[in-house]
Amino acid sequence: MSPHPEKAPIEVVAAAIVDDLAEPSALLAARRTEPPELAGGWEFPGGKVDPGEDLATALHREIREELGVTIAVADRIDGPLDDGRWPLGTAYAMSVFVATVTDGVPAPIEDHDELRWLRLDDLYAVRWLPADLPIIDAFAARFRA
Ligand SMILES: Nc1nc2c([nH]c(=O)n2[C@H]2C[C@H](O)[C@@H](COP(=O)(O)OP(=O)(O)OP(=O)(O)O)O2)c(=O)[nH]1
Repeated sequence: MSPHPEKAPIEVVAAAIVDDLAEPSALLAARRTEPPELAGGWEFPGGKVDPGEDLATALHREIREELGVTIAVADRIDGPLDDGRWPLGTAYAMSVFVATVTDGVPAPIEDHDELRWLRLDDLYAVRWLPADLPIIDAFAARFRA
């Protein structure tokens, strides 16, 4: 065994919520309130996967807690790590799924102080967390064509 085995990253799951799965015209961005070094940055709503929890369960739970809505989850936006995850620095790895709201109206209930629907031709209008920019690039390449 290596004397310095790499620590497994903390698993995060998030939703790229679009207005319409078949013909998306807007993406929901959320502005973080914490911690201070990330506050004010925009992100995909979501959060850490609890021990023993599967990704889908974690995603539905986080979106219900944070935005107060139910979602239908579609496919993943593939990143460069195992299982299509995206690196968030070295400590976290995030799975991002395209989703849409099936019940309720999203509100910034927990962890965010503002939500914004970004039109697909205006995806860079907010200051995304730095690790999210390549994900937005992949999202844009897929949906703006
Ligand atoms: N949810 C989310 N987290 C992101 C994104 N981009 C990014 O760098 N992160 C970082 C911020 C955090 O350090 C980490 C995710 O943790 P989190 O704070 O959202 O998780 P959580 O809701 O379970 O938080 P907590 O209960 O532990 O406070 O990933 C993103 O688009 N969405």
